[in-house]
Amino acid sequence: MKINFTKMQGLGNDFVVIDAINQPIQLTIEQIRFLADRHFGVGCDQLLFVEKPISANAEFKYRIFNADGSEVAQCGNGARCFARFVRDKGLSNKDEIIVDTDARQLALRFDAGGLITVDMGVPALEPKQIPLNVSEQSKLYKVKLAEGEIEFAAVSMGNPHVVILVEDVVSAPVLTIGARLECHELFPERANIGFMQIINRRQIELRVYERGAAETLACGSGACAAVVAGIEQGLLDQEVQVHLPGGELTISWVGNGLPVLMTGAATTVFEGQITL
Ligand SMILES: N[C@H](CCC[C@H](N)C(=O)O)C(=O)O
Repeated sequence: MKINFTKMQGLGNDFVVIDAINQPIQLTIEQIRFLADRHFGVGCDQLLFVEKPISANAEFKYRIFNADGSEVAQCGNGARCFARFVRDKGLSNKDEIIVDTDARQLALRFDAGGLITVDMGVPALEPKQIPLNVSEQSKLYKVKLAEGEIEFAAVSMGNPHVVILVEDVVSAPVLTIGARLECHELFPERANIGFMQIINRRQIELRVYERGAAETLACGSGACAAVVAGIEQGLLDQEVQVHLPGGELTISWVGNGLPVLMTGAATTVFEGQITL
């Protein structure tokens, strides 16, 4: 089977994007892992599928698969690449695109300067919505690991995020603690693990060990979760510049019950075809 795909990236978080409307396909977990493999396949952090919508008011459905083959319900950097893809492929000519995902609807908007703003929906903080195996909701939780006790916040953006405050993201134990917490029993659906360094009330540095993909150069939903956690703890203002290893995002959230907005770039790298 020959598959046409587009390789894209948002702040170095990279994607294989497939138009599954004009090229209907079903891939096995093994085929997804092969496509994502950086040595034997194309290589990406996530695969994005463009499908027909479920809801009457949406233009598309957006499906996301991590490099390990797991299907998930949210991907912020991917959402911006999705918008760029459907616009460039002539699948949509709207300035605002509504897409269904497994978790929620997203609104994708093209900004004047070529950036894309995504309404990422309302963050969820209740343990059962994360999901997080604790009895009481709290702004901060504690977990004992071999490396010591870790204090963290937990936020869902439609996918589960842990946010750990660190003095310095460069020396933070991202690969060890990230890997340990990703699959910890506290998180029945695993979790994305963010390490946040606060520069000031309007700027943070962030590194994310992603569920199903290990550390990526950027995580859009992770940036949203980190800003929500920082605002909840009274440490950040409503609009924050998030500095990730792969680039910058602007995240804004005005408070409970309201959506998080994320603005950033999305770039097409190359078109390709692969035979499975
Ligand atoms: N690893 C994430 C999916 C991709 C999220 C990330 N690439 C983003 O930009 O939000 C998860 O399993 O929930």
